[in-house]
Amino acid sequence: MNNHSEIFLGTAFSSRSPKEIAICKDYLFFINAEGVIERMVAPDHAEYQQLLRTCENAENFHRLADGQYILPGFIDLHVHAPQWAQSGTALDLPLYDWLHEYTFPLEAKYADLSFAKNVYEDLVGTLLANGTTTALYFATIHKEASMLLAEICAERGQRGLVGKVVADDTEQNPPYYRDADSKTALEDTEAFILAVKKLAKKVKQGVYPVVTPRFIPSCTDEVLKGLGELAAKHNTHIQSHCSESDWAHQHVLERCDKHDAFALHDFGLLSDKAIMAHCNFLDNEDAALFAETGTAISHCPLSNAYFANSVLPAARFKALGVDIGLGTDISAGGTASLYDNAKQAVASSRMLEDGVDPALPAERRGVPGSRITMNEAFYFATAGGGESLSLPIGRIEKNYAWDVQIVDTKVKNAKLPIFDSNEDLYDIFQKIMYNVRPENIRQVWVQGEKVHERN
Ligand SMILES: Nc1nc2[nH]cnc2c(=O)[nH]1
Repeated sequence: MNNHSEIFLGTAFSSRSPKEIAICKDYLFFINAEGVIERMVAPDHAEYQQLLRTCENAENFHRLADGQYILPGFIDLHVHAPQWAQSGTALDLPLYDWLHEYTFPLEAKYADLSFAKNVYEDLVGTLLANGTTTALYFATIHKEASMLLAEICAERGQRGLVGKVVADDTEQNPPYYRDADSKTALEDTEAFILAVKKLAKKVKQGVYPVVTPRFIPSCTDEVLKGLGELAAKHNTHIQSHCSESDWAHQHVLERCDKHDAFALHDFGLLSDKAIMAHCNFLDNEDAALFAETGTAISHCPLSNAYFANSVLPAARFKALGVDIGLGTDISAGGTASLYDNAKQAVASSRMLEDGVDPALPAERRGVPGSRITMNEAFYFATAGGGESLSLPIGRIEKNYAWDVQIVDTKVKNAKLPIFDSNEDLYDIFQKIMYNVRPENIRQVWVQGEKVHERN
C-alpha cells in the first residue's frame, strides 16, 4: 500500500474550468515518487475507509487540521528578479523614464554576483512564502548572474523558468547596460540555454532556460531573428514584453510598420511555449495570431495600472482562445503576491466594464462584457499559467504535479473572517482569495517536496 511518497487527507480547491471551482472535500491524495498526483479518492468511494485505515498511521500521511485547505501553488508568469531590490519604488514615473532612471542602473549591478545572490535568494524565498511554486523569470543581461538565479531556484525547490535578458540596441540601451553586440548576445544566450539544460538533469521539479529578448525596442532585428532561431533549435520557452504601453506600442508600430504580435511572429518568437507580458494593445487580429500559434499572455494587472495606460481586455482575449496566466511583474507591480494581482485583475476588469469617468453617461462609460470573476482570476493564477507554459501544473488533478499551498484560515493573528462552522466551502474559497496573507500559508510543496513551512 505504502509505496507512495506522500499521502494527504484534506479539502482542496482547484479550477474545473475558467469559470468553475472544483471542491474536493475530505479527499485522499496519493503522491508518487516523481511528485505527481497518482490517485485522488473521494469519501464516497467504496475503498475510501479501507485506504484510510491502511495509511493513516504511516509517517508520510498528512491529515490537514480543521480550518486548513489545499490550493494549487500559484504560477507567476512575469517576474523581473533583479527588480526585487526596488519593489515598491518609482511607480509614479512613465515606463520609459522608469526604465532609464531606475531600472537599468539597478539591473547593471548584477554584474556583481554577491549582490545578485543576496537579492535572488531573498526573492525566491519570498515568492515561495506567498504561495508561488513556479515562476517565469527575467534575470539580467549577465550570463553568470542569470545562471545563479537558475541554481537558486533549483536548490530552493521552486520550479524556475529563467531567461538571460537580451538588449543589444545601442540607441535604446545605455552603454553601461547592454549586450556587447548581437553576436555576443546570441552566443551568451546559447551558452546559457545549454548550461540550464545541464543543470535541469538533476532537478526534480524542473528548471528551464527561456529565450528572452527584453522587448522589441531594446533589440536589433539581427538579434531578434537569431533568438527565434535559438528557441526553435533548442525547443525552449520564449518571453518578452508585447504592446504594453502607448509609448512601447507606438514605438514598434513606427519601427516595424506593424504591431508587436506580427513583428514577433516574423522573428520566430511566437509559439506554444511563448509567453508575452502585458499585451494590452493587441487588436483582435493580434489576439487571433496568439491563439493560432499557442502564444500566451501574462496578465499583470497591478503593473498595468501603473505603466500600461490601459486595462487588459482579458475577457475578450480569453473568448478569442488565447491562453492567459497571471504575473506580478516585479517590480512594476509593486508586490510579490499573486493574491494581490488576482484581486486587481477582478477590480480592473470591473472598471473596464463600467468605465471610470463619472462625467460620462453610464451607457458610454465602459466596455460591456469585460468583467471577470475571482474564479477566472484564480484560473489565470493556476491552471491558466500551467497551460500557458505547456506544463502539467496548476491543477489538483491526477497526473499533475503536487505543487500546492496549504492555507490555514484559523492561524492566530491572521484568522480569516469565518464564524460559522458550517460555512459554505465556496464562500470559504472566496474568503481565502480575498483575505489570505503570507502568515496563512503554512506549507508550500513543489513536485511532492515540502519547500516552505511557517510554524
Ligand atoms: N513593465 C516592464 N516593462 C518593460 N518593458 C521593457 N522592460 C520592461 C520592464 O522591465 N518592465
